[in-house]
Amino acid sequence: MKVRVGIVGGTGYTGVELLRILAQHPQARVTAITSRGEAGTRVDALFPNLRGFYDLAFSEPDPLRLADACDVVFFATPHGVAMDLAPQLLERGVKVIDLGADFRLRDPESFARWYGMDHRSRDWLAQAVYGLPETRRNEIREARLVANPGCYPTATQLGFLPLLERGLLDAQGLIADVKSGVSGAGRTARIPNLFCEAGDSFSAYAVAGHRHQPEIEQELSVWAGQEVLLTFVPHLTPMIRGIHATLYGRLSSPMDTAELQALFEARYQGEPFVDVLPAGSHPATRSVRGGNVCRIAVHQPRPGQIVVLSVIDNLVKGASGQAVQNMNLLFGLPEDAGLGALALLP
Ligand SMILES: NC(=O)C1=CN([C@@H]2O[C@H](COP(=O)(O)OP(=O)(O)OC[C@H]3O[C@@H](n4cnc5c(N)ncnc54)[C@H](OP(=O)(O)O)[C@@H]3O)[C@@H](O)[C@H]2O)C=CC1
Ligand SMILES: CC(=O)N[C@@H](CCC(=O)OP(=O)(O)O)C(=O)O
Repeated sequence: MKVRVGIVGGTGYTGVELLRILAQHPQARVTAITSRGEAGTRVDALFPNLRGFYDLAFSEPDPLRLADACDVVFFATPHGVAMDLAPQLLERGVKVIDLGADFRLRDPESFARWYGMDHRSRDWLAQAVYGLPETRRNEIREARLVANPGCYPTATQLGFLPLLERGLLDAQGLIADVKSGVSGAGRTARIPNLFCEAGDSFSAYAVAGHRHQPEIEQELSVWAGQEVLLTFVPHLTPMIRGIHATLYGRLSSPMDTAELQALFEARYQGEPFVDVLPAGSHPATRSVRGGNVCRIAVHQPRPGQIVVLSVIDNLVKGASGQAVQNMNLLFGLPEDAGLGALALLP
């Protein structure tokens, strides 16, 4: 029996990426996909790359219909949508994976501050599991509701974790200088994301505070066992996919570079989707484009000064690939089922 999958928000970039990945999944089948704007349109009429793989049309997001047709529902929607619709599915025994941010921040007051809306599903928020398999695999297996991490948080956490978990970094002085491709902003039309605005240009944004900062600090603080303070600066780069995180920290006690490399390799040994590169490497976003993988390199340019480079595809390990990884854990499937696609080069 295949897992029956529903997708709310099927016309966005993470929605169509879920469709691409799930089309090759041996143990899952998409049975419902929603869009308010495209209800009635065939999926392959909107996304020709899916021709021959789906005999399905978009429908209005109706929780009762989804509950009948699905074992799990992905929310590939802006924040504020899942918190209203997911409870109706969860109460009917359907598992939910939210690719948006509704269930990531543990503290509803913090959510209200960063997202500008009250949290309307506090009971379910208390039961949600943060879906980074590299830290919470066993909890995810037992979950009903998974809060899939943000794209910047995935690249940043995976880069800092090996050092923070061992108490080896000054946790109050971390810096994440992170660049994203334009698909990170979604498919909805906005002037700053037009080709002539974002192309051939490069800029930082949200320096005064980005909503991924509290998410990263929340999770890293758990694993560091102390409060983590992060300077987080996102940038928009003129590429379609990819996140490149340059992460800076100071060692709290000396460590030689070979030890550092060994620490990263040991931390991620056996992790199917984290690749620690040889010492001295400079991973490029094109090495992960289309693949569910985070490639990491750790450097120590001067004694005590740490630079970690971490790259992911924002739509895959940063969103839909990680969401399918979480689905596999929820249903006891092989964690890598459907996630074997290699990165696309050139
Ligand atoms: N893009 C990325 O790289 C990443 C995105 N995310 C998060 O994933 C989520 C989806 O992102 P993305 O795919 O980029 O977004 P898009 O803007 O590309 O797509 C949003 C989708 O949600 C649907 N939608 C919008 N409002 C509602 C609503 N009120 N009720 C039901 N459906 C709605 C839209 O269809 P319609 O309006 O027709 O219903 C559309 O299909 C967001 O929360 C985003 O922050 C997370 C990690 C990475
Ligand atoms: C380039 C770009 O605009 N990126 C988005 C991040 C998208 C994302 O992952 O946001 P969620 O937390 O809502 O999932 C941004 O900075 O808002």
